Amino acid sequence: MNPLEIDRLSKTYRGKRLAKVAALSDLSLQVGSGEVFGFLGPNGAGKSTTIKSIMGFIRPDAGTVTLFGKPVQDPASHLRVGYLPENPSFYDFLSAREYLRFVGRAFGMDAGAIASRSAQLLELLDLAGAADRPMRGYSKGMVQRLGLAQAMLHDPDLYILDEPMSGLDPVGRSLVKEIIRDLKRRGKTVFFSTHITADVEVVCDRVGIVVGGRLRAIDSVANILQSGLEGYLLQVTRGGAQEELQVEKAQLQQVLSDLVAAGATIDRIEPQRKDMEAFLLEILAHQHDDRA
Ligand SMILES: Nc1ncnc2c1ncn2[C@@H]1O[C@H](COP(=O)(O)OP(=O)(O)OP(=O)(O)O)[C@@H](O)[C@H]1O
Repeated sequence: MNPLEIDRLSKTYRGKRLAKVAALSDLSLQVGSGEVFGFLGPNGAGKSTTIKSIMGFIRPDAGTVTLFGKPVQDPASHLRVGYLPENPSFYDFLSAREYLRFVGRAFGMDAGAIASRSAQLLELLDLAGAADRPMRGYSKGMVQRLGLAQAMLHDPDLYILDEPMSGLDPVGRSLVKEIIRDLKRRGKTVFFSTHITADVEVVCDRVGIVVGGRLRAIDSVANILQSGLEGYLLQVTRGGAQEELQVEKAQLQQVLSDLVAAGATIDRIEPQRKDMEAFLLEILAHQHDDRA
């Protein structure tokens, strides 16, 4: 049973003067147990609408979402889910510790478990020093980190994170990436939305690319990066001098054996590949071609 299954989801909003905005069209995907899945797309692609449908906050026009086999309309389907909203905002007269106590109670945790788990997460997310101050004095990054702490509090099996790295400085971003990697090591499943391609490259097993409410590509990150391999840059020493050679993908074996036969030393072989950003930009360019 997959932690998350989205089947043929469609959603249309009414925009200005009741004009229809097709936010999602026939979107399907599954996320397997223990997977880190990146939901990548530009602004307005439909990422938050998908996440709100997963959380049961909006009702799609068509399609279904199930969490661990249960439809999202069933409140019990969310018990094993940790959710981080886009731009979290909390009761700002509470302190972080008080807020976590409130969240823990909502999940039915006992007081001892809430206290020890809160202390551990406040430390992990670098909030221990501010834990007993009202949240109204928190920076954007602190609120975002508290958002992740509240999502982790009840140790859920599935994480639904809407732009978890947003509003964070480089230290915060790297902390959140490390936390996601650690969740994976512990067998948890993570689904997160982003428009930052580099974040997908470094933490995700698979990626789904959404543009204009449609899923345009879905594949493992390794496959995408491998298929983007264009050639190699070789650094060699020949006749006492170092030089760089550009080699096509199919020629590598031949060039290497010729170089070795000629007595050259191979100092470095660097794969040259299109990255995730190039892959996304190609999809976006095709999307514009389709519209033209
Ligand atoms: N409540 C709403 N009423 C009308 N249109 C909406 C509403 N919410 C979203 N939309 C539109 O639906 C489309 C998808 O929006 P959505 O917020 O899901 O995209 P997103 O990928 O999360 O974008 P971003 O990265 O900017 O947060 C956009 O065209 C958006 O303007």
